[in-house]
Amino acid sequence: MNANVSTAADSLLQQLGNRPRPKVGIILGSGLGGLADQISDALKIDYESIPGFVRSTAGGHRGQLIFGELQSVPVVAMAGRFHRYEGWTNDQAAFPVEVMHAIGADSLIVSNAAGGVSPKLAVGDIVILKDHLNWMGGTFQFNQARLIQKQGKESSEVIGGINRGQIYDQPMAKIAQESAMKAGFSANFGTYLATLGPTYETRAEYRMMRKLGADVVGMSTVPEVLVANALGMRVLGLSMVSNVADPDRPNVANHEEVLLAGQAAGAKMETIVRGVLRRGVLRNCPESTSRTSP
Ligand SMILES: O=P(O)(O)O[C@H]1O[C@H](CO)[C@@H](O)[C@H]1O
Ligand SMILES: Nc1nc2[nH]cnc2c(=O)[nH]1
Repeated sequence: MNANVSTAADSLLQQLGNRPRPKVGIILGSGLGGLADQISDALKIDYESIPGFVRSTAGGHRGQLIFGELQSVPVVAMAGRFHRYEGWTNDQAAFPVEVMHAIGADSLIVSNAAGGVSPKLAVGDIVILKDHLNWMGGTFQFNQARLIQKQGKESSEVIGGINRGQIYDQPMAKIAQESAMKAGFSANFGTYLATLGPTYETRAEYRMMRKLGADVVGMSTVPEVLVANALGMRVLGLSMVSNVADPDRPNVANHEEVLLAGQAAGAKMETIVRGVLRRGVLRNCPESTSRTSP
């Protein structure tokens, strides 16, 4: 384990005391921080007090790590994430995932607000990620340094090991979809295209993304899920459509609109997360051990 990760993990475990260690990490996207308030027996730790954590500077991102229980499951939630467009590297954006894993989390639920590229999508829809297109680029120190140390392999072997191709856990995705259906709304599978940001897309770019098979487009999530995958964590990705990215209907997205849409769709996101925690993540139900993508 990297020295920084163990330093941060030790610091958090000390503050946790005899509380149960978290089994599930949750990353809350723009406008989706409301779920953090549902965590019971909450212990809130500001990012600036955690060694190695950078700062959340994007609007609507609190900057707190919240420990507690949700659906009787010990969780740790990031209320506020780190984006590449804030100037952070892939490793800095994903550092909290390494720390969550180091203190016990074996599953990760990542949420984000995203533009709806597929014409079937409307504001407020939830898309359960089955795959992603990584347009962020950039390398991972995690790749070269840590995995090699950890596995003692040559870098050429390790680099391929980061993205095993099946990043998004199918059983968790199915339970997420069933939880939505039970609650009376639909949540379909889709592909997330990650851009560096912070600009939203032009009409031509939305059109191109649609042609390339993206269903939603955002500016986060991929660094976190790549590192979670490399650590063997099971990953559930949930996008909330905050704006319709319709190439033929010119309306320029803005962050305020994204935050408002997130708050409005927060109940749907909470329903899905609760359903997954209740049924799929920890009960080690047989179908939830296989790691195949939807
Ligand atoms: O991905 P999250 O953190 O939900 O935020 C999304 O919404 C913001 C744009 O309004 C960008 O930060 C984009 O990534
Ligand atoms: N790149 C990108 N990120 C978003 N996050 C929320 N909406 C959007 C969008 O339209 N484009």
